[in-house]
Amino acid sequence: MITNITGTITEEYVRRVIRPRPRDMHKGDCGHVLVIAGSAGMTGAAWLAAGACLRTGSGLVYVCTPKANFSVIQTLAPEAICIEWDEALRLLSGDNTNTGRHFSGYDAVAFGPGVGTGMQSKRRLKALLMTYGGPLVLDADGLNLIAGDDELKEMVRSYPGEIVMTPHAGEAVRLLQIRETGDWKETETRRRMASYLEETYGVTVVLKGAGTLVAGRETEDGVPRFVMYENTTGNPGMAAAGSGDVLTGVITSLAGQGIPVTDAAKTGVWIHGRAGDLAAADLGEYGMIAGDILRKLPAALKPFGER
Ligand SMILES: NC(=O)C1=CN([C@@H]2O[C@H](COP(=O)(O)OP(=O)(O)OC[C@H]3O[C@@H](n4cnc5c(N)ncnc54)[C@H](OP(=O)(O)O)[C@@H]3O)[C@@H](O)[C@H]2O)[C@@H](O)CC1
Ligand SMILES: Nc1ncnc2c1ncn2[C@@H]1O[C@H](COP(=O)(O)OP(=O)(O)O)[C@@H](O)[C@H]1O
Ligand SMILES: [Mg+2]
Repeated sequence: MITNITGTITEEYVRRVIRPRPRDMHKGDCGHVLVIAGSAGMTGAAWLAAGACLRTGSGLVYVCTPKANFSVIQTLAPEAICIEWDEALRLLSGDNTNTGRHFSGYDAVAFGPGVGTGMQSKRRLKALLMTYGGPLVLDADGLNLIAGDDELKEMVRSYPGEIVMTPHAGEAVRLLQIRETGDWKETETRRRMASYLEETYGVTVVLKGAGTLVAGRETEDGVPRFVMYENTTGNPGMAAAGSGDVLTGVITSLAGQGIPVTDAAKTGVWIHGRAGDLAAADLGEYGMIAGDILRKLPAALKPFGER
């Protein structure tokens, strides 16, 4: 197992990935994404993830969440389209007969924030992995479901498309099925966990926390090689409920805009941390909340869109 750091994620790198938009761009060019998130009492997770997709530049954002959450999400983010699971699945399988519009499929899908770990969520995750083959971001309860189900583990390993997993240390411990002892904040331990997760699941791994790590594969001279980068943005004010749900939306949006998932993950964590730093500069590390990180995404992204 390799635990060497390939490098840090820098502003110069982000500038190479996020380019000023072509003048003739239209919303079909910048990604149609689906966010499967939220449950009764967890509307916020769906709003934060979907709102982050909108604020990162997605052309069209669908939120699949229970109907009881629709009015809150439509009030906080009326730009998003709320749908229930049956419709999301129909669109995933390419059936657009009931949409009343041309729909060519999702460019990226997120699954997990606040969905719960019951049988219904498990069935939906299995259906998603079987039906969709595009870029997929798995977070929170999506990861908890995988940790507890061997069939899901195998489905992730054999998924035909690209996957990003975004565990915090607690979720990483569950995914690796290690005993919950040890100092999960220790640098070498975190590097080992990120590397082992990448190797075990064959996905891009975002191990969140202070100095978020991104482990994945990059192709050099036609040969894929293991890489691991450490993020340089972010602050302890981000240790607040829902901060990770915002990150899920940012990475999903970037992947939906055609950025390969390891680059979407690296760029996403940098932008998310930068938005957190801007929120802390305005409000301080104690008072800032996840919604403030979401609201600072435009300012974090603005310099990269300027011609
Ligand atoms: N408003 C909404 O709708 C919101 C909805 N949300 C949704 O709620 C769901 C549950 O998500 P969650 O992350 O709160 O619960 P969970 O995975 O049990 O994590 C806690 C456990 O993990 C551990 N642990 C955590 N971080 C760690 C670290 N860095 N380093 C080390 N350990 C760490 C921690 O251990 P402890 O420190 O307590 O011993 C504890 O055992 C999820 O679907 C999410 O999307 C939330 O986003 C909130 C806002
Ligand atoms: N001390 C810290 N320094 C930098 N970033 C942090 C710190 N604590 C938390 N974060 C960031 O905040 C986010 C928390 O995500 P997560 O634990 O999934 O929260 P939630 O599930 O409540 O949304 C991650 O992106 C993590 O990197
Ligand atoms: Mg989380």
